[in-house]
Amino acid sequence: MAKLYFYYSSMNAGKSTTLLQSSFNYQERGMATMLWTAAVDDRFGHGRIASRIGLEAQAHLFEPGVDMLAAIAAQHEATPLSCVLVDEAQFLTRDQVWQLAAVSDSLGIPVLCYGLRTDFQGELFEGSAHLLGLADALTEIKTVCDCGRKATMNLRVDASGRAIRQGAQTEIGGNDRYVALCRRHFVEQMRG
Ligand SMILES: Nc1ncnc2c1ncn2[C@@H]1O[C@H](COP(=O)(O)OP(=O)(O)O)[C@@H](O)[C@H]1O
Ligand SMILES: Cc1cn([C@H]2C[C@H](O)[C@@H](COP(=O)(O)O)O2)c(=O)[nH]c1=O
Ligand SMILES: [Zn+2]
Repeated sequence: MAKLYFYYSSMNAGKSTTLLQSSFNYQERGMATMLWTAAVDDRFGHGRIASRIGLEAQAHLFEPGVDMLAAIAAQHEATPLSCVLVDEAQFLTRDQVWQLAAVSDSLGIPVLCYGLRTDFQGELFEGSAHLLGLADALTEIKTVCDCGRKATMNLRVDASGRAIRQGAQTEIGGNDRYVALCRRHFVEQMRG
């Protein structure tokens, strides 16, 4: 039975790297994959997934309103797919997470989603909340805080490295805007 997987972590833990490696493993065996990333996250060019260790790939773009089940079904008709891989899965809508569940249940294609669990205020993203609820398998990808503990939180910072406590949930950026921290150090920074 094909499953829906959610690999979650804080930023810079290696989600994109793991996704690209998994896709490569399928393709090496002559099996087709379909990659997706969020249209809103254009740090590496529209529709590109990039990792810190230099791997890169082109991906289809999702945004609210995109029917991912229909798009994947159409692609599967043309070229049978062995796996669907979704980066920046925190930006999926609730409907899209249900569509991806249907891709695994009705089309029989495994779906591997990679994303943040929580935002800069420690709140779940819409996509992550529904993946945590629906996925068949949940796997944490781990990275470390400066103190050596597991970094589970994402602190948003300004140009001087000071914590930003209020703002919109979506704010695209990398090391210039976010630092992955353990919960203890995240709370310290948020209290000021
Ligand atoms: N060419 C590059 N040089 C430096 N950093 C990069 C480059 N490409 C991507 N990155 C960084 O690597 C991150 C993605 O890599 P990855 O290690 O898989 O972590 P994540 O868990 O954030 O996906 C990007 O968010 C970006 O910060
Ligand atoms: C914590 C947080 C992150 N984001 C954005 C910032 C990045 O563009 C992505 C995550 O990238 P990753 O390195 O591939 O994990 O999400 C955001 O919009 N709001 C937040 O609170
Ligand atoms: Zn710490």
